[in-house]
Amino acid sequence: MIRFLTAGESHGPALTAIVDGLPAGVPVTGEYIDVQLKRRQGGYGRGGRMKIENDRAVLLSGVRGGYTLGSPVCLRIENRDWSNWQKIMDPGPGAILTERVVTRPRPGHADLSGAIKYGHRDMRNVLERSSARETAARVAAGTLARRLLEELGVRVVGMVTAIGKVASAGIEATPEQLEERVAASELYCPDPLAENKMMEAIDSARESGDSLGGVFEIRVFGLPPGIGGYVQWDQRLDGRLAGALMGIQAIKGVEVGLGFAGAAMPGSRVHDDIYYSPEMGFYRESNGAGGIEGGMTNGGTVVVRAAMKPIPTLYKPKQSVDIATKEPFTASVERSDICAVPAACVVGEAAAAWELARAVLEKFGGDTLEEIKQRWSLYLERVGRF
Ligand SMILES: Cc1cc2nc3c(=O)[nH]c(=O)nc-3n(C[C@H](O)[C@H](O)[C@H](O)COP(=O)(O)O)c2cc1C
Ligand SMILES: C=C(O[C@@H]1CC(C(=O)O)=C[C@@H](OP(=O)(O)O)[C@H]1O)C(=O)O
Repeated sequence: MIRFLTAGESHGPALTAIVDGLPAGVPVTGEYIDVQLKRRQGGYGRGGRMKIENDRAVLLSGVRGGYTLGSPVCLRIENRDWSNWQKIMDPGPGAILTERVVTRPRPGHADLSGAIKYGHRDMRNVLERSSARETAARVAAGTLARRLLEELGVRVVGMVTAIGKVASAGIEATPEQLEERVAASELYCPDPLAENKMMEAIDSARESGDSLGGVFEIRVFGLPPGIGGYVQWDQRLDGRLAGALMGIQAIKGVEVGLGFAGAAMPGSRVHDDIYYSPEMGFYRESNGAGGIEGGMTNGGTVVVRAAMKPIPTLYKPKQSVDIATKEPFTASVERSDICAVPAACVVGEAAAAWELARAVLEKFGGDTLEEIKQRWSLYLERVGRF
């Protein structure tokens, strides 16, 4: 069983993750994780904080000479902004608790409910942890899972498909082509025409003091049929992927395959006909199911989409009430992302990779990567003979 926890405040010294249960022998380096951390920091629409940070994963345990040992992997990502916040965020009794106090909750953020829940009068104690800064540690953990999947020939590719009202055209391409097109885009959108319009939409949101959400899509290539399960509710892969993606800050909806569009279509157009040839085995010519039927992979590309709400910290503030004075106010903002859908897409890749690796290890798990690879190939042979 693999599991992970993260710790760390947004303006504290560092973020930490402990990743437990990875098999021995997975090739991993800090540099490999850093590629994904850099992607998460990027994307058109990000705010001033990302100019300060330069996220790097420092591996502290569980890896030796570039390979996992089977022991827990602990890693640390420094917050460079810490140097500006040290006196206020100091864990010791010397911390200055009377400055930068937050008493004005932002609609759409965790501020008010978090303060009520924990009894905090300074909502900094909430926002420091509810902030999506935490997703840097989550991406690092998910990237370890991604590395494991890569060893089995499974690839996870994410792409932005909508920003506000601007949506991209559907793209049919190989994983390599998709990766290349996503990497060439400032918005991680493989459709250049839509990308330009999306950037214009972000510019105009910025000019009017507003923010934008959007949609990203994750495609997973190379999974055989039968990952996940139908016999208990908590084995169903669609539910597990939805949970992993909804667990990302600001994600408000997830769909698999045709998703909500399928609800408006007749069954004859939604379900994917089944064919057989001796060369290809069982196959489909469409993928309305998004690669998942009955809570299991069906051998097709897994396709999941997630909808992100607009960023709640607005330069054009919304109505709120100060928790100290109980007076209404309209807040002013120091800095914020205008749109973070591309960054969320990278987090989504990591979250999906994590959940898929968990399901793969449930079926093929062993203490070493070698054992897992052997079981994986045996199963592929069995699937081929079915
Ligand atoms: C990568 C990423 C960056 C974000 N950046 C900001 C930001 O700069 N300002 C902000 O108010 N919210 C930002 N958010 C959104 C908040 O974290 C989120 O809306 C908040 O935690 C409330 O949680 P909920 O939306 O899940 O209810 C970001 C989210 C993600 C995934
Ligand atoms: C720090 C990150 O994102 C942050 C997420 C975030 C929020 O409220 O979720 C608020 C902003 O933080 P700050 O107020 O320090 O500018 C973002 O920059 C990050 O993604 O690494």
